[in-house]
Parts: sequence; structure tokens; C-alpha cells
Amino acid sequence: MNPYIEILRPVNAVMAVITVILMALITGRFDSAVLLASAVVFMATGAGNVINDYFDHEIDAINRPKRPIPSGRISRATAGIYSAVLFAAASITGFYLGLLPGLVVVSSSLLMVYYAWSLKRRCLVGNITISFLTGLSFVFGGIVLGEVRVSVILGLYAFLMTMAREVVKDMEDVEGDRAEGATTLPITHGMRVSGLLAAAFMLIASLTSPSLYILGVFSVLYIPVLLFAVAVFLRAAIMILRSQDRATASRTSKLIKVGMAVTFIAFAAGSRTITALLGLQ
Ligand SMILES: CC(C)=CCC/C(C)=C/CC/C(C)=C/CC/C(C)=C/COC[C@H](O)COP(=O)(O)O
Ligand SMILES: CC(C)=CCC/C(C)=C/CC/C(C)=C/CC/C(C)=C/COP(=O)(O)OP(=O)(O)O
Ligand SMILES: [Mg+2]
Repeated sequence: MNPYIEILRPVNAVMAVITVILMALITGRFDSAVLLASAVVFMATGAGNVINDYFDHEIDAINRPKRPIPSGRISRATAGIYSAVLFAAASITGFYLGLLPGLVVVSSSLLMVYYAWSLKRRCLVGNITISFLTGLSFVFGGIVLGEVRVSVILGLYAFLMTMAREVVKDMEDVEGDRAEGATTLPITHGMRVSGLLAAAFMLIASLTSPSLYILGVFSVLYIPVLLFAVAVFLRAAIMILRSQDRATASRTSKLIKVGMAVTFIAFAAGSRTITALLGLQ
């Protein structure tokens, strides 16, 4: 893959864009604002991934040597400029959408840089920051498309599940993080406590997720697909409770991401637009 695409982590950036598309399905709004907001989230998420690799080049040389910067396919200086251009483009487009969207983009961008430079090495602070930013992608879509209440509820679920995945990712990266002097949860409190906390976040989000139907956020079509997602999350929780070694953490991290993708389908299925299309509203 082209290193300038690879360093964006396009799967993450597209998943973040999907949060905006889901808000469009929920609000029934399909206009230029959706496209612009999607472009903003793609560029901001991509920029965040680039600046993250910019600051992580030493630790990635241990944990992820094939990534574009440690492998020498992109220089750090070029990555820094690349990230700045993407953050600037996202911010300008954000302000074109409005003052509040612009302010959200600029503050998110600054927070992503601060995270990559410092916050990520602090126990739980980095996990909370990334999870907040991930949830904020729903809220950004809600602000632009005029449905903030629902977007905050969905953002909370994104926060909870991303917290679980971030703790599991720290378990996977514990050797490189320790060598770099980071004080992540697995380093300060051990792998067993980290596995318990990650499983707790997965269980809380999964077991309360039917409330999105009860609260009327989604139609009954949400439920059957959600059951698949919850089964995936429960499998991931059991895996990380049974074993906390690096290989299990890596498999669990990937499984949680699959569960997130299935949850996106559940959100879409239960949305007003799809429910109306299927003549059930
Ligand atoms: C039960 C229930 C309703 C759960 C909700 C789960 C859900 C819908 C989560 C959505 C999370 C989301 C918006 C993800 C977008 C992709 C993204 C930007 C994730 C942040 O990832 C940061 C991570 O550290 C990157 O690592 P990697 O994926 O290994 O490159
Ligand atoms: C609200 C707006 C405008 C944008 C939101 C942008 C989003 C969705 C951000 C989500 C969080 C995110 C993708 C941050 C990028 C930085 C990143 C990849 C963090 C994870 O880094 P590490 O903790 O080093 O993990 P890795 O081992 O994967 O590098
Ligand atoms: Mg990193």
C-alpha cells in the first residue's frame, strides 16, 4: 500500500467517517454538509494517526517496525508536514461548516497532537483521550447535522468500547511501552487488572446497549444485528479474562474492532432512514 495512504490508517479513518454517515441515516439529512463533515473527520483522523506515528517512531521501531516511518518509507520531517497540512485542511473545512464545528476540529486536532506528544504515556489519561476523541466523531456529526442528543449517547458507547480496546492495545504493546518509559495501565497495575478493566468496559457497553432501542434511538431492526455485535464483544471479554498474554491481547483487539463494525451495521439497520426504506416506520 502507498505509505502516504498506509500512515493515515485508512480503516480507522473510514470507520470514523462512518460515524458521520450514521448520523446522516439517523437524521435523514443527505446534503453537502454530510460530505464536508465526512471529509473533515477523515482528514482529522488521518492527521492524528500521522502525528501519532511521528512521535512514536522510536517505540514503533520495537513494536511496529514495518510502519512507514520506522521502515524508512516516509521521513519523520515529511510526516510532520503531512500531518500539519491535513489538520489545517480539516480545520478550514470545519470552519466552513460553522464556528462550532470549526472549534471542535481545532480543539480535537490540538488534543491529538498533545496526546501523541505526551498524554499517551500517562496511565489511563491517554486511553481516556483517544476514547473521548473517538466518541467525539459522532458528536461532530451530530453538531453538523442537528442531532446532538443522540450523537452524545452514541458517542458515550464509542467511548466505552474504545476504552476497552485501548487498554487491550496497551497490553499488546507493554514491552515496547516499558522500554520507552511509558506508564500505561499494564505497566503500573499489571496485565490481570488491565484485562479485568477492559472486560468491564466491554460488558457495561454490551449489556446496556439494548437501551438504544428502549430510548427510541433505533427501531426494532437494531436488535437482531446488535445481538451479533454483543456476542463478539462477549467473546472478546471472555478471551482477555482467560489469558492476558500479548498474542491474546492482539486477537482481542482485532475482535473488538470487528464488533465495532458489526455495531455500525446495527446502528444503520435501526436508523430512521433504513427503517423507513424497509417500510417499518
Ligand atoms: C455495544 C456498543 C453499542 C458499542 C459501541 C461500539 C462502537 C460503535 C464504537 C465505535 C468506535 C469508533 C467510532 C471507531 C472509529 C475508528 C477509530 C478512529 C478508532 C480509534 O482507534 C484508535 C486506536 O488506538 C487505533 O489503533 P489501531 O486500530 O490498532 O490502528
Ligand atoms: C471530532 C473530529 C473532528 C475528529 C475526531 C478524530 C477521531 C475519530 C479520532 C479518534 C482517535 C484517533 C484515531 C487518534 C489518532 C491517534 C492514534 C492512532 C492513537 C493510537 O495511538 P497508539 O496508542 O500509539 O496506538 P498504536 O499502537 O496503534 O500506534
Ligand atoms: Mg502509536
